[in-house]
Amino acid sequence: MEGALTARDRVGIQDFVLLEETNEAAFISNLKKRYSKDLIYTYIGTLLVSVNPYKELDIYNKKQMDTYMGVNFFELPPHIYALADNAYHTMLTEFNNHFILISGESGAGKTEASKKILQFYSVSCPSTTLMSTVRDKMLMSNPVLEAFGNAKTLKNNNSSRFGKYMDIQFDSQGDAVGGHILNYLLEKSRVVHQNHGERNFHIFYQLVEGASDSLLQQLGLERDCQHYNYLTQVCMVWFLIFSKKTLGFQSKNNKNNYNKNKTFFDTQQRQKFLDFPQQLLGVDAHSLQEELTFRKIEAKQEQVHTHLNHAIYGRDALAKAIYGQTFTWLVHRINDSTENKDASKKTVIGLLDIYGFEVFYVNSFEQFCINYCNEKLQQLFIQLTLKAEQDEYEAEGIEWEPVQFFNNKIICDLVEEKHRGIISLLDEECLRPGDVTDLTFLERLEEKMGNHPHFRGDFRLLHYAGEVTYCVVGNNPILFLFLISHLDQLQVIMTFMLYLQVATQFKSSLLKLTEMLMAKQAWYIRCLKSNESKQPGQFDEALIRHQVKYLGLMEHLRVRRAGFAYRRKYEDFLKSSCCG
Ligand SMILES: Nc1ncnc2c1ncn2[C@@H]1O[C@H](COP(=O)(O)OP(=O)(O)OP(=O)(O)O)[C@@H](O)[C@H]1O
Repeated sequence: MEGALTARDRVGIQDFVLLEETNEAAFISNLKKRYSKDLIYTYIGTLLVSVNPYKELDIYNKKQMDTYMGVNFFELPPHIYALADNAYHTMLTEFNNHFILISGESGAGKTEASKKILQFYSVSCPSTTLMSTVRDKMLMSNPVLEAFGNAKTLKNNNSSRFGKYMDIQFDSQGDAVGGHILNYLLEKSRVVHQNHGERNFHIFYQLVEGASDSLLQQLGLERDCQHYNYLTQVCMVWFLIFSKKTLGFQSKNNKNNYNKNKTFFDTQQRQKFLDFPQQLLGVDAHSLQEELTFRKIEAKQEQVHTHLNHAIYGRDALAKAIYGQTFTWLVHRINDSTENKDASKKTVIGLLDIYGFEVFYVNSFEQFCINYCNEKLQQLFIQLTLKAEQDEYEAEGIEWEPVQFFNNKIICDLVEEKHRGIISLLDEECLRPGDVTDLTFLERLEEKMGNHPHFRGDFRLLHYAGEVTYCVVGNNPILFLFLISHLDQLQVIMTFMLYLQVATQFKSSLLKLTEMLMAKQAWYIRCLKSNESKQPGQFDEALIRHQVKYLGLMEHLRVRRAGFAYRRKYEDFLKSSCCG
């Protein structure tokens, strides 16, 4: 197959394992050399390194797909299709489950990579009419999910603001027969607030720009984003656009459904805005108005005007809740239409495309969860590659010079350890009687974590990928001062309970995810961001070096070079040798 290589393909070294020198400078120089010729893929053994080209490359066409189908991994120049094809064929021969872990920071190219893989399977797997329908649905679900779950951030014009794990189900013939999506932690706060230079979820702008006049009229919307606070931070109505069926808001007087969600309308706009809930959510306008602008003092059976800030807070809470439910509903609908209910045994290839590590000027509770998730995935990578392989050599008494690596378990523990980690501390603080504020939480953090090498004062964490300061005082979620100063006691407790639930639920859903992944055979794509300004042809060496470092690529290379080139699980080897 050497003959299939063009002169261009020969630029640099295609597999870092074959580099003569294994220092960082040689590694980066090889990446740069290849990147300058639009060769964005390079291997470290079977791990694929991908550098974002920020331009369309003619390497994803049908001809390329055909070239890579059924060909041995190392026979052709590195490509994402080679990895996808190998995972698929290994699954078929070993009849086991696989997953492809796509990681990298925000804007590095993870979502694009997962789309390329899906497209490859949609062309390369055998198909019948029924299968094609399932496949079409899976492919078509992507733009819909992106519309509702992606947004422009400073780092990426199309950033995934939720985590997605998609299982593609195959039958024993290798036909793609179904799919299932698990979604994680949608960044709901974006619905009501965006950092400077960022936008709300795409769907809002798409609707205003693209909906027919009659649909806009039906929804009571105008074709101008400037009219909407949640898109421009001036006025609001957005959250009312979804149908009551979607949202699960039902009867007129079912106060429980929206009891704790209050909204504020100024006098002139009030009636206009209150018509929308009536029309779209099926809630009575008057009751909603009461709920939004009055509160009852239970002891005295009095009604008093809600403070403006309470009402705004309630309005935003309602908007976030509605959007969150809509998104969950959407994922369920997609799953209903793509899931294969036939009970015969299937194997799966899972694609994990989860938000990348991020640092913003203001980092909220959601960034905390996102970065914690990235820590967990890095830990999984370390466990499955650097640690497991070295442990195995040691256990089997194979001569081996240990490769040192930074094990981020210490950071995962800092966040999640039972009774001692930050999440436990948050839980405790939420449940503690007495005055609980941002400051008490910060004090507790400093008291308990002050000496930890990855904790700095003021809720600054030294993550594996960099230092992040989380906002505890201001208008973001873990905000105890904000809550105390603006909400009554009951709401404070309710909101604490909410964060308590979110953090703890997120922790357990990540635990489930990692357990699920550990039970599958892993393939890795490490995406690197080539520059901060999203420009084609720019290779920012310092930025790349930083990513190479924190992703542990040099350590992975050292283990790959020193370790056995071909490694297989004993059981799989036995199965294929005896029964093959
Ligand atoms: N293989 C590629 N070919 C061409 N352009 C690409 C490729 N990969 C990424 N890009 C460009 O980079 C942008 C960001 O990529 P992508 O959305 O996949 O990043 P991400 O890692 O998923 O980020 P986030 O974590 O914020 O969701 C894309 O919108 C696209 O313009």
